[in-house]
Order: sequence, then structure tokens, then C-alpha cells
Amino acid sequence: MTMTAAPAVALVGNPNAGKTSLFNALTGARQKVANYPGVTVERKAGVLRLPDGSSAELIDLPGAYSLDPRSPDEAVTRNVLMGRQEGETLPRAIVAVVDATNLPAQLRFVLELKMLGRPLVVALNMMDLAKRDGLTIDVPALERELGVPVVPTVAVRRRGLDDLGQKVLPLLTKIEAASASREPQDMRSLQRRARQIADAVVTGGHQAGGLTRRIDRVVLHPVAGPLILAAVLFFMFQAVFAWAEAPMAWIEGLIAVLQGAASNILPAGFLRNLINEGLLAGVGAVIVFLPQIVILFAFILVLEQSGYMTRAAFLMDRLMASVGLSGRAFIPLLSSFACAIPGIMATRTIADPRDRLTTILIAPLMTCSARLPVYAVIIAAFIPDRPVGFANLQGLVLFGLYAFGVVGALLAALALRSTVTKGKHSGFLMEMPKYQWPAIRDLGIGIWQRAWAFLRRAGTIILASTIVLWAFASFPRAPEGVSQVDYSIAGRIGTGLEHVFAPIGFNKEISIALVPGMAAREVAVAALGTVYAIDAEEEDVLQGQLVDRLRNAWPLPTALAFLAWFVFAPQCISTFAVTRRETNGYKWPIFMFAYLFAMAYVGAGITYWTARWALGA
Ligand SMILES: Nc1nc2c(ncn2[C@@H]2O[C@H](COP(=O)(O)OP(=O)(O)OP(=O)(O)O)[C@@H](O)[C@H]2O)c(=O)[nH]1
Ligand SMILES: [Mg+2]
Repeated sequence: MTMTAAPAVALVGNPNAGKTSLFNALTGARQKVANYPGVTVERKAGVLRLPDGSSAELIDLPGAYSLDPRSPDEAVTRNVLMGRQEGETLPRAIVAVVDATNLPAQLRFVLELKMLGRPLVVALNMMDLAKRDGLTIDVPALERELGVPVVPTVAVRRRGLDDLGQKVLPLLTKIEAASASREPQDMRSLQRRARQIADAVVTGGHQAGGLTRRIDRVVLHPVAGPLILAAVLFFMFQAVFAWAEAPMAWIEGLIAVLQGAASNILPAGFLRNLINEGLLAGVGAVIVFLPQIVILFAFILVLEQSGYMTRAAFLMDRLMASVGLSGRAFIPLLSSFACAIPGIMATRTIADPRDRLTTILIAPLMTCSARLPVYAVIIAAFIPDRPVGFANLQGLVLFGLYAFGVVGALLAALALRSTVTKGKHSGFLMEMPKYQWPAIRDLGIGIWQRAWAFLRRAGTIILASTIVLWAFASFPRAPEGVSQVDYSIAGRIGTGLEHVFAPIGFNKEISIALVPGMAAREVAVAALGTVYAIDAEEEDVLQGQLVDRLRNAWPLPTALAFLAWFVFAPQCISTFAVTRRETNGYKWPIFMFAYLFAMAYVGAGITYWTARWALGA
């Protein structure tokens, strides 16, 4: 600890009170904001500029209901506030962020924080919603009752930020002994006191939450609710296919133009091959999927920001309970549709350790966006593009693959919960946020961040693996009349692996592509793009798309087995790294790898042989 280190200010409060919105507004950061409790699961820091020109470190924390943590994310908050966090000093001041529409419930934590005896300011956030609900809050009276400064804010409209800075500043210049001690509190009496204060300072609000209640009457209806949820998810997958078609064609066209240009400009040889077969055929095969990824993420973000996500979790609770999981697990699992890594992080909000472990172990079975390119290429090559009723066959197959992953995950959960993670089922406990229109800015930032992450992956890990693969598949140079891929180093490795994968219908090219595919799933598509491009005649590289090449090279059962493989296969190193971190060891990631591999192998095998039998081959 140095004397010059900026003093730290911590944002603390109940989940979904708007801490991260405030943090972003105050620091210019772009941390994730969404309308459900439990979005932030780790400590984040930024720089807070104060009115006198000095600065402080602002810390955003996971939401908590009290200083007695019930789940790993709440423990982070407690540890930071009590100075127990490794390598971190006690925050100099606390900003208690409170949802103004829900004072009777939220003031209890403020009272508990006050008992810490640390410098404290209350940010009375969501004042706009309080007004919408017809609530009037007597701020000076609240200040008197609490004995600390209270600043009304609207984080999403950047209102009250300067006032907040004015109130925080004097707390930082005060010299005081930095220690945190805490007597156990009687929660009941704190709750009673919170209610008293709320009664004294809040008037009106008889129609509070009326709109939300009316929507919920339909959306949470025992019959209509699940139907609406199914329709929403189904529409989402149809849209991913239908809306992306045109922009994908543009990107394909652009890549073809670039390939043509490279052929015209560069002399035949090493560099031209590297660019056309490695770079454009490989990385291009992945980039094409940007539109689908963007549409999928846009849907997920709207679900998250509108407040519908927790309703979906509630509706899923019965189903989740039947396989021994809590409905709480639904949100980490749904975010795993984007990527399993934030999904696994989000399990920190699950209180029961066995529930949490089970959710971590099945998260990779949710179809992450990296699988989308793999599915889409195979579907485009092998599934006819024709209408089925009001839907489209390709969209239906995609929906089916997602459903397979979900069913596989539920079965895996059932098996795990009655064996390795046996334990009692814990109930569903989750606050329902008020419905809100998604904030366009947050939506835009969210989509942009994800699109950028996808492109960055394409430009780094996918590009690097594709070039390495291209080199391995291009050397040593084959003599005239011999297949270059067969003759190359990659080809020889593939021939070895083919022994393992031939029983489930995989050929040498697939076996080769699976190896770099471990780095990231999309790489498998890039790798297939490269492997098939190397053996193709140059004119074909320029004209034919990967889809056409696969259609000619693979029998249908192989294609279906390949899809089944990707539903289950543990093809992602980063997932193991995060599992190792979140479970503190190698035991569970290894277990995860083994059981997923077994499921993938058996699943692909069954698919292959069933398809062969059905097609009479
Ligand atoms: N109308 C309105 N909405 C707000 C305000 N502040 C935050 N929100 C919305 O409230 C939701 C929750 O905001 P977050 O900033 O993620 O809340 P948080 O306290 O960080 O939540 P956790 O990380 O889950 O503890 C989001 O949908 C925000 O857009 C506000 O002042 N007014
Ligand atoms: Mg947050």
C-alpha cells in the first residue's frame, strides 16, 4: 500500500438497483448492465473524477441483500467491504445504491451498511421509475432518518451524478482509522426499522408497478406463459436464419471479390495460396456468420434488458426442479447460449454449491454462438431450404440442434444430481424486476461489444490456427498426382485420428479439423474451409463456397453425425480454464471433458448408424 494510491469508493446495494449503470455513467466504463438481479458477479474498478479535480477509484460490486453472503458473488461484496479481499485496502467510502421504487425492502441493507460505521452516502436511484409509479419521496426526511446524505439519481439519464460527487468528496478528505468491524445484526429489527423509515418518507404509489403486474398476469399465466416463452425462443431462431440471409450474402460476395483480387494481383505461389486458401477460405468461412451472431445477441440482450429473463427463469423452474436444478440456474444457462464462459461465471449467484457445480458442468451443453457457424455451414450444405408450414426447414433443424443441447443438458443434470452432485433441491428465490424498454445505448454497446469480440477472435485465434493448419496441410509438398492434404503432416495426423473417428462416420478431413477446433469451435469451420481449399483446383477455390464442397464430399449420415458431435463435444479450451478457476482445481474440468467427450462420441455414433440404416445404406 502506498500513500499516494487514490482512495477507493465502493458501490454497494441490492441486486438490480442500478450500481453498474451508475458505475458506467461515473467512470465512462462499459460494464454489463441488464434488467435482472445478479448481472455483476465480480469486482470491477474504474476512475471517478471528483468535483475538485482529484480522482478516486470507484469499485462496482455484485449486488447483495446483506453482509452475510448467501452465494459466492455476495461473498465478493462482503470481502471487499470488510477489507478481507486479498491485496486490497478497505474502501474509504461507501455509496449505497438504492432502488427508490422499493424502499421498504432496500433500506434494510443501508441500515446494515451504516452499522459498519464507515463514511456513507445513499444514491437514491431510479427516481424516474418512482415518479412513474406515483411515489413521492421526502429526501430531507430520509436524510434525517438515516443520518447520512441522500442524493436522488437516475443512472441511465446521468442525473444526479454531480451532486453525488459533491457528497462523496468530503468523505474522502476526512482522515479516519481504516478498520472494519461488525457486530452481528438482528435482521428482524433492522427490517422493522427500514419499514418505519419508508412509511415516514414515501407517499403515494397506490398504482405502483401496475403495468408490470398487468403484463405478468399474462406472461406468467400457467398455460399462456410457457406458450409465450416457447414462441419467443422459436421466433428467435427463425429470425437468426431468415434475417441474416441477405447480409451474409454480401459478406460472401466481398470475400469472393477479395479472392479474385488476390489472384489477379499476386503471382501464383506461396503467398497467393496462403491468402486464398488459408486466410480468405478459412477466416472468411467464419466471418460470414457475423450477421447471425449479431441477431442472436440482439435477441438475448432485449430479453435481458426488458426484464423478461427472470420471468423465463420462473417459468422454467418447474422443469429445472424436475432434474434437480434451481430455476436460478436458467439465467447462467441462457447466457451460455452466447458463450459458456460468462455463463459459468454467472453461476456465482447460485447459493447451493452442488446446484452451482451441476450448472457449471452442464453449461457447455448450451449451444454457444461459436457453434452457430458450424451448424449453419452443415445445415446450408445438407438441409434443403424449403418452407414447412409457417416455418423453414433449415430454421427448424437449427432449433432442433439447440433443443438437443438443452435436452442433453437436462439429462446430464439429472444423472449428475443423483450421483456426483447429489443433494437436496433448493427452491426458487428471485426478485422480479420491473419491465423496462431496453435502453438503446446499452443495447448498441452490448451488440457492438459482442460483434467486436467475434471479429477479434476471427482475427486472432481463428486466423492463427488457420494459418498453422494451412502450413501443416501444405507441407511437405506432394508429388504430382498425389493429394496434397493426404501427403502433408496434417494429413498423416488425420489418418491416425481417423481410426478413432471412423466408427462414428468421420473422414480424414473432419479428423484434421477437430484438432485446431479445440482452440475454438468456429476454427473447425475455418479448418474445413482450408483443408478442402488446398486440394481444390484454384478456379474452384475462387468460385465454390465451402458449402458446395462439403455437399459433394460428405454422405448425409456423416454430416448429421458431425452436427451431433458438435452438440455435445467439449471443443473449447477457454471453458476448461474458467471451470478450473471457478471450481478451484483440475478435478471438475477433467470430469467435464471426459463426460462430454463420451456423450459426443456416443451421440454422433448413434446418429451416424441410425441415419445409415434409415437411408438404407
Ligand atoms: N429507469 C431507470 N432504470 C435504471 C436506472 N438505473 C438503472 N436502471 C436499469 O436497471 C437495470 C439494472 O441496472 P444495473 O446497473 O445492471 O444494476 P446493478 O445494481 O448493477 O445489478 P446487479 O449487478 O445485478 O447487482 C438495468 O435495466 C438498467 O438499465 C434508473 O435510474 N432509471
Ligand atoms: Mg451490476
